[in-house]
This record gives sequence, C-alpha cells and structure tokens, in this order.
Amino acid sequence: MCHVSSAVSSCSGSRPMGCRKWRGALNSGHLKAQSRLSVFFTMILLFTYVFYCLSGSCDPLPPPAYHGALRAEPPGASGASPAAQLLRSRLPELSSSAAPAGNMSVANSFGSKKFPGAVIIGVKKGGTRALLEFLRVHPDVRAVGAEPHFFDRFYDKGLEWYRSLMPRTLDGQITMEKTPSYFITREAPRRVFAMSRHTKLIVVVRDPVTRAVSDYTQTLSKSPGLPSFQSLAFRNATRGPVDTSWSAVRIGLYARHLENWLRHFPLSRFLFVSGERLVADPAGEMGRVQDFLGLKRVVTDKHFYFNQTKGFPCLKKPEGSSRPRCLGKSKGRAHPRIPPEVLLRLRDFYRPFNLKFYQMTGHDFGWS
Ligand SMILES: Nc1ncnc2c1ncn2[C@@H]1O[C@H](COP(=O)(O)OS(=O)(=O)O)[C@@H](OP(=O)(O)O)[C@H]1O
Repeated sequence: MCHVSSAVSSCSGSRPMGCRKWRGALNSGHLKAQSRLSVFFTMILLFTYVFYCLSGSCDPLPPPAYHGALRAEPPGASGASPAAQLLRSRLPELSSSAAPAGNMSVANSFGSKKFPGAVIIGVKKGGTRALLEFLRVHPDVRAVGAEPHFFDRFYDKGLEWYRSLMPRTLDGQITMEKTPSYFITREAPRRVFAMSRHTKLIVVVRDPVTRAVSDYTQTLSKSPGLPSFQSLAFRNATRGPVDTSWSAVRIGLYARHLENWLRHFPLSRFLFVSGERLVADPAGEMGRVQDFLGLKRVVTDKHFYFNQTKGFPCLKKPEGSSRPRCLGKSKGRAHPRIPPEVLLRLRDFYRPFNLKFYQMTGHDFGWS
C-alpha cells in the first residue's frame, strides 16, 4: 500500500515501477483536474456571454425605446424628414419592414430631447390613446408612451425634468405627449404657455354622454361595487338636477374648459379631433392631424383595417411582425346598459354646452 504523500516523496529519488505508476496516475489526475478547471472556466465564460446577450447588451444597435405600433409602409416610401432619411440610410438594418417604429426610436442615442411641439391635452376617454398610437406610425413623430402628467400633477418637478422624459428627436421630427387631464386643469394653459406659446394643442372630443359612460365604465372596472351611473349623475337619488361635481359629467362641459384655454392661446393653436370620426374614418381624421402638425401625409388608409372582433380600427401588421396592432383591452370596453331616459336627460343637459362648443370651434360635431 503506498499513500500518495509517501509515494510522492519516495519517488523523488529512485524510480521503482510502483512509483512510476503512481507518478503517471498523479500526472494524469493533475491533467484531468486542469482540463476540468479549464472546462469549468469556459462554461462560466459561455454562461456570462449568453446572459449578457439575453439582456440585450450585445445587440449591434441600441434596443428600441418605442413600444407602440410598428410602421406599415414599405421602406423608402416613408416621407420622413431628410435628417431621418439620412440616418436611416446610414443604418440600413433599420429600414426593413420588421424594424421597430418608423419614428427612428432605434436611434435613441441620436438627436436631442426637446419640449413637445404638440400636446394631446384631452379629453379623457375621447380616443387620445388611439390618436397618439396612430401618430407614432409617422416617422417624424416621436412621443412619450406613458402620460407624463407634468402640467397637472408634477409641475413642481420643473421643466428640465419634463424635458428629460421626452424621446430624442432629429431636426424635422416633432416631439409629442398626451395627458388628457390637461384639458380640465385650471393651471395647465398658463403653464403650457410658459413652456412655449407656440405649442400646438390637440383635443380629441367625443359625445359627452358616451364619454361619461365610458369614464364610468373605466371606474367600474376598477371598483365593481360602484353605485349606478344614474345615482352618480343626478343629485337626490336621481330625482335632482345633473351633478356637475361628478368628474364624469364635468369633463364633458367642453365649452367651459376651452374658455379657460382661450385665455392663453388663440383658436388657431388648437385642433379638435372628432373621437367618433377617429373610429369611423381614422385615415381621414389622421389627414387633418398631420396637416395641422405640418407633417407629410404618411399615415393613410393603407395603415388601417377594421377589426370585427374588436369593433374598432386597428393598425395593419407589417410583414414579419407578430405584434398586436389593436389597442389593449382597456380601450373599447363594453359599456353597461344605462336606461334610455337617463341618457336623454343627460343629452338635454349637455345640448347648450355642445352648441356653445360648436360655435367656439366653428365645428359641428353632431352630438345634439
Ligand atoms: N382604434 C381604437 N381602438 C380602441 N379604442 C378606440 C379606438 N379609437 C377610439 N377609441 C376609443 O378610445 C376610448 C378611450 O379613450 P382614451 O384613449 O382617450 O382613454 S384615456 O383617457 O386615455 O383613458 C375608448 O373608449 P371605450 O370604448 O369607452 O373603451 C374607445 O371608444
């Protein structure tokens, strides 16, 4: 029996057969350990690399910041600004139809963060998300996905904070955001004006009665025990007058809110988009919006199809993309049934406000 330690010491001098065997065994054991060690380190390196790549860090280009709709038009037919086209031609891999958004979001280290040139200021449940997502198809529009709520909730964070939220834009591209509560916020017009008197203001309006029901539906989805629509809309257990202190009703007094904005901005700075037309004829309404923003009419009827299941227009899917092209489940919800007499009373209530709004905007939205 030869122990390893004694075998090693005794093998240093003479070289008996047994020791040679031991040395061989030890050498091969040492080699095995060495190769195991190198396999182990190779595996560690491999795992680190795979993990690194999975986290997106070894992409050849920065990952897109954009999470909205993809562009549907063929590459090269975009009508993008010269700067955007130049950049795209330098990055040919971005031009494929499977590339992320046409608004150059992939080039998120190019350009600079600017204050929005146009803001969708309202109205809640008017169709503001649909409008923003349709606009984001345009290569010269770059928008914040979430609602920043700067001019109503976070004004004390300062303008630089607000600007830091914006995506980078190149010359010729327009920065946008949407926060529908701005329209009803008393201080918002003054604050937007303080940022820039040239800000373009877009208001998506919808029949105030349907809008109120939509608003109620949203609250109901979060609080299933909510009292009935009519008990909230009218005082004295539905026998009394319309309760304008209920926000779902108050938001629909468009003429009043617009008066507040017109103290700071001329009418020419506004575009009123019909929420109803945005559903019935999205391309037509998008044409008006693009004209107002001074953009080439890139988003056209080619981009839309009517999704029967959803009951709304959706964006066409570009080839090779599996991304959903319709808005999420929180948009286009089924509304609860409201008794017709309740709706009629509300319609009567809104009529004079609607007429005033038509007069102010010079546009009959056809609600009354
Ligand atoms: N294309 C398309 N797809 C889905 N939904 C559409 C679309 N166009 C307009 N709408 C209408 O948008 C309503 C929601 O409005 P907003 O996006 O302004 O809501 S929110 O204020 O941001 O919560 C939403 O209201 P509800 O139908 O009550 O859910 C829709 O009627």
